[in-house]
Amino acid sequence: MWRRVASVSHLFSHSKSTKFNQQGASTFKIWETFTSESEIPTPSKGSLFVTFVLGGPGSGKGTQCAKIVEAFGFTHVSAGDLLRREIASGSAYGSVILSTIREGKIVPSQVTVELIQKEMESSDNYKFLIDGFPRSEENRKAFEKTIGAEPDVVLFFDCPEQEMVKRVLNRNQGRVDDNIDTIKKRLEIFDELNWPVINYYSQRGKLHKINAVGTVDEIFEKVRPIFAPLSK
Ligand SMILES: Nc1ncnc2c1ncn2[C@@H]1O[C@H](COP(=O)(O)OP(=O)(O)O)[C@@H](O)[C@H]1O
Ligand SMILES: O=c1ccn([C@@H]2O[C@H](COP(=O)(O)OP(=O)(O)O)[C@@H](O)[C@H]2O)c(=O)[nH]1
Ligand SMILES: [Mg+2]
Repeated sequence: MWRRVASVSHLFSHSKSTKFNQQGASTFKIWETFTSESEIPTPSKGSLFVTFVLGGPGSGKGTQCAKIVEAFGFTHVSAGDLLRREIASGSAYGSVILSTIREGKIVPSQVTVELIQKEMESSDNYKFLIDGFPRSEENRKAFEKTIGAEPDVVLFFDCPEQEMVKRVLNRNQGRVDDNIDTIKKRLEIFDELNWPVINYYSQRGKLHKINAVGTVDEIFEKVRPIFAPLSK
């Protein structure tokens, strides 16, 4: 079990050498070329499987993650939720995290990666959805260095800005960053820092770009085939 080992990085480096992880990336590359499900072997249970979930604020990452969890049994690790939990817990980093989120900026990688690592270590699962991370190339490199792994799959929910702004302003979860001024800053930061990450995974053949306009169920029907080779 994950929590019984001293460090996740050990497991990641081990898992890198497993049959599944050597085949994982190419398996999903094949999916992009061929649409037949039979082309994809079912990955063996127990090998670590990491999915990064990217997209601008309000693109529907969290909403789709809940559907993926339900259908495919992933553990949902939302970087934003972990940071908000850290603020609520009264941690020493809390006030810095709060002001960073309020300004729509990105929390230092060291803080976020450590929270993600702890969350993964405390889970018995081997399938993880890392939601809203990495938000920058620096985030991406810090994850790789600390955890010692790359994602198997990267989802990118592609949504027009106008739609994202509308959704965020209607989100109604009492978040300090769901106001028009912070949203504008978040969109600027997304354009500047997240696109390089998206392009990086696109070049590596790991990116699955999903049009995020439509009903929640319509969008999930585009997500579902990506995970079809995974059993729950
Ligand atoms: N396909 C959709 N159509 C309309 N509203 C949506 C859709 N998906 C999510 N929402 C709503 O938009 C808001 C933002 O969704 P959320 O999943 O929190 O996005 P993100 O995590 O990318 O910021 C939420 O209020 C959610 O209920
Ligand atoms: O890896 C992360 C994830 C989130 N955040 C901060 O937390 C905010 C909210 O992130 P979340 O993913 O919850 O927002 P969403 O995109 O889902 O609206 C971001 O704007 C950032 O300020 C961050 O700094 N690093
Ligand atoms: Mg979210």
